[in-house]
Amino acid sequence: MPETAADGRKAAPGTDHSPREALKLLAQAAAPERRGLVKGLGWLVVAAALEAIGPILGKHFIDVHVLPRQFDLAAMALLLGAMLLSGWAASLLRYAQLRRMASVARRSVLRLREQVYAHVLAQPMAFFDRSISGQLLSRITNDTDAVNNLYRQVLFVMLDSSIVVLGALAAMAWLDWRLMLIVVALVPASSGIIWLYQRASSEPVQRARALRADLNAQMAESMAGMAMLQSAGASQRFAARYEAANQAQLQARVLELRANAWLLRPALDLLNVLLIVTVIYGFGLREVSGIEVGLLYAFLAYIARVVEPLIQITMQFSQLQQALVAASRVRALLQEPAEPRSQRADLRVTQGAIRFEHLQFSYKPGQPVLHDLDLEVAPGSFVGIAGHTGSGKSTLLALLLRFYQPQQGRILVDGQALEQLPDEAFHAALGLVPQEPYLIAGTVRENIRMGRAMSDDRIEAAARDARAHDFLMALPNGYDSRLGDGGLAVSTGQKQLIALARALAGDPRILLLDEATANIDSATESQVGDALRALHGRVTVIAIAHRLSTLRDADQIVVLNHGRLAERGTHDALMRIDGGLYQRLVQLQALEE
Ligand SMILES: Nc1ncnc2c1ncn2[C@@H]1O[C@H](COP(=O)(O)OP(=O)(O)OP(=O)(O)O)[C@@H](O)[C@H]1O
Repeated sequence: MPETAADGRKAAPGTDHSPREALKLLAQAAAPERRGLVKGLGWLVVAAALEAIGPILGKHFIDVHVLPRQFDLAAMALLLGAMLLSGWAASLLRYAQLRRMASVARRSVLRLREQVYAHVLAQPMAFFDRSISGQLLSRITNDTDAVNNLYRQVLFVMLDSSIVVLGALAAMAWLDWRLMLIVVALVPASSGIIWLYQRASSEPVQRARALRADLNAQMAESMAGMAMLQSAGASQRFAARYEAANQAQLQARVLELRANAWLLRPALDLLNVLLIVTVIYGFGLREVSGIEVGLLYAFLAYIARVVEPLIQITMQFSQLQQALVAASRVRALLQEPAEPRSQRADLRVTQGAIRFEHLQFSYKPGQPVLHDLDLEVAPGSFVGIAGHTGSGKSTLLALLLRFYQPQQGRILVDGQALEQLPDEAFHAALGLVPQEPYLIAGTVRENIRMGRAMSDDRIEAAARDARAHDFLMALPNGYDSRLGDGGLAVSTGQKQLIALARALAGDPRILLLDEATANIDSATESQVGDALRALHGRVTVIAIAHRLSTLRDADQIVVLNHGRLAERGTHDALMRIDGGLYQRLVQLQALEE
């Protein structure tokens, strides 16, 4: 079988930055609110029509009453009143609709962010191997924020402005279509201006954006590696590097704003003047008798209604492009295939028997990490895994945890294919104490419970089993002490005991320990050993340990060497293999100690 990516599935689709992708994302996120949007758009059209009526009424006022000196007060008051009313009504209507659209956008982005986060959580581990966590974070927070911008741009600026322009053009056509055509003919000049502006501003815009991402990445990197950074005395160097990037970003922003101020605004104002001059000139060409000041007034009023929205659209152009790119990135992320869910809801783990059959796995094609591995683990037994660094021990657990799919061979649990177990049954059956225990910001109790439905008694029993109870009771607030970010700091060994309690609280059939005793003292280690012995016969335990004393009681110890099964047997049996790998590992450790 040809080797593919580590998860055995096709690589992620390339990021397609086409605006179509971005618009699809918008449509998708706003789909539940389609009715509200359509209604809003309908009312925006009405508002534009009301707004377009104003200059027509004004024209009537001038041409029928003011110029011929026909001072019919009642009719004039009616006209003025209608002008004011239509203006007010248009403004109120637009305001209400834009507010409606803003809340549609807010809700859509909220939904989108939840969807993206849930989708990321459902990704196979191979996805996280090839993703940079800072970038992922930025997809979920910054890019979805940018999508909010996109809604604003598309809904408010583009749609609203286009509706206003169309309304003004329609009114002009109704008044005099030839003059309207003159105006329309000049509108492409604005495209030229946009083009010029883009050329001048796109480089600084891109640079500012890249530098901002760089600033975020620098920040995340230094937070994660703070201990290293301070111990290496690199704080000042990092601060200087950050300052340099910050300054460069500011300069790029200034350039962008300058292009805006020096090029875009004056050019659009010039266009405005050009339009007015052309229309006045167009009046001269008309074969009409008498002065039509009202018509001229109406046209000038409409030109403002055409040019202003165009200015709005162009001013937002660079932001629009950024938002489009962000949205298409979010969409690409959403298109990453999620971990497939099993359809076999009937499967359960009852015994905890495990069989690895001809297991072959590589993270990268052509670099196998596990070779044709066969192993049988009896239910309720204790299996230790030993081997030098990089021999594939954690990888074996990762496959059992379904983080990755083997390229060849299979894993059976109680005779059932591992990948076919439904998620709930799989998670209920497996407990893991990872190499680097992870605490959530919350109380000890919450850390052990991890959102599962279980009583306080159960939590305490699990903590006792994990030999964590005594030190937890010694904390200022016992089980209610806060841990994690902003809470109490506990040692790595104590974290491991909490992680063990967390795993045991779920009452698993299979317990996986990845260097769970690496950071605890010998006294506690022997207590944890007692805890593991107590599980014997009930829970299948697979433990990776560099500290081989942890494995002394194991029913069998599996020694891996460069991803191959090198030796297998009890501690005593393995110690009897003269010059054997396990024997050497034990001797080396004895020497170290
Ligand atoms: N996520 C990954 N992506 C690519 N290669 C990986 C990944 N994780 C591990 N490897 C590689 O696979 C090999 C086996 O690593 P693994 O972590 O399974 O070894 P280990 O025996 O658990 O080592 P240690 O005792 O140091 O924890 C190593 O060569 C390692 O570089």
